Amino acid sequence: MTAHAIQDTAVAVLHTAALDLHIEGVNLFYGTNHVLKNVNLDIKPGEFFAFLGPSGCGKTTLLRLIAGFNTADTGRVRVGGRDITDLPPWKRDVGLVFQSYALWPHMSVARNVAFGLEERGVKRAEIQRRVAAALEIVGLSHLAERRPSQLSGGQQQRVALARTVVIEPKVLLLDEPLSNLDAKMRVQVRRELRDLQQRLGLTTIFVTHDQEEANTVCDRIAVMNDGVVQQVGTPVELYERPANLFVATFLGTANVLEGTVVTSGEDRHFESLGGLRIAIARDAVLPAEARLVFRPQVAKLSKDKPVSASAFEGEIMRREFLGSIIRFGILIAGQEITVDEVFHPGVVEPHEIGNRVWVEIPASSALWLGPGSGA
Ligand SMILES: Nc1ncnc2c1ncn2[C@@H]1O[C@H](COP(=O)(O)OP(=O)(O)OP(=O)(O)O)[C@@H](O)[C@H]1O
Repeated sequence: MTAHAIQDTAVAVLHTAALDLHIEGVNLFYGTNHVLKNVNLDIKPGEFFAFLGPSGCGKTTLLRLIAGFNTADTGRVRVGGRDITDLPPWKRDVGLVFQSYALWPHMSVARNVAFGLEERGVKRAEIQRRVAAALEIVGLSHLAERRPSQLSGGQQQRVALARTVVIEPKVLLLDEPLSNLDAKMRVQVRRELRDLQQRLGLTTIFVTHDQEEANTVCDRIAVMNDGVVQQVGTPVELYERPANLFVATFLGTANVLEGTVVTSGEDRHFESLGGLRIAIARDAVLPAEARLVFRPQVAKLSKDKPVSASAFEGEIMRREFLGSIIRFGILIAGQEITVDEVFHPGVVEPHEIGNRVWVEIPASSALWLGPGSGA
């Protein structure tokens, strides 16, 4: 049998379900601090969903609220049509994997995984069957007798996961599960997580402040800031059509030019505060006070002046080698514009710090956001 076939047999031992999860009108205060502000989310059955946002935006508070460790001042939480708002944590059938893993140091891996089942009074033979299956799923059967201190960080993380899935939760909640791992391990473990989630088919919520992690692992993301869900979408939707400036700048790098849309006779253009004039289509529906937002890869860099009327001369202030791309910071009309160029190995890169260059800003690939579109 292949490794995947063995794991599929193990998955069949654990009873998992794919349920929808709804959060409706949730507000939560810590004293006078309004931490969650009218949160509404519809998470689909079997979806891998992320809460993404900067430190302190309320991600963990919302996750713990679903688990039953926090109480909302208003609002409801429903899983598979069942209202769990008023249930204590142990009656919710929700599995929470903590950032710290919280493994018992004096117990073997197998005992750590069995612990929750023993607490629930599950019969011995059933415990053995389910622990064996859970360890098989996370690929740790051969380390069942080790202590947590004898495992790598990635292995400890897998024990924490096995310990949670063994109780057959209806929803899996992961609180920054990769933050204790080094960069290389994080990439490997996040792939394993995605694979495991797909096999189990469990509705899963992943809390992270790392957009790359959310983008690579999750089906959809709720971007949060200051207790407010800013936007919900797939990684590509959020990147291509951010609802506001916060989402545009939190997911990837974005250049933002503030300015005004000017129409005079046949001519219509955007004039930035720094004085850059960019031609725009006459029929484009835009607010008078606008923000032009564009990604570093849509701007074009050249040594010589291009024919485009939306090209501007500036000086290279910054040059960062990022592997597949080189990222330039170019000072134009008092503002640094970020431009990415693909790095071609073996080809001499023509642009150096201090050089004068031209940057073409294609208005057709830019996003337009209104003045009240978030900080
Ligand atoms: N037990 C508590 N009592 C009072 N305030 C709290 C408590 N827990 C969290 N907070 C506050 O609530 C806000 C949200 O915290 P939360 O931990 O949910 O943020 P987070 O987005 O998960 O941040 P991080 O990524 O740093 O974990 C913060 O301002 C935090 O200081």
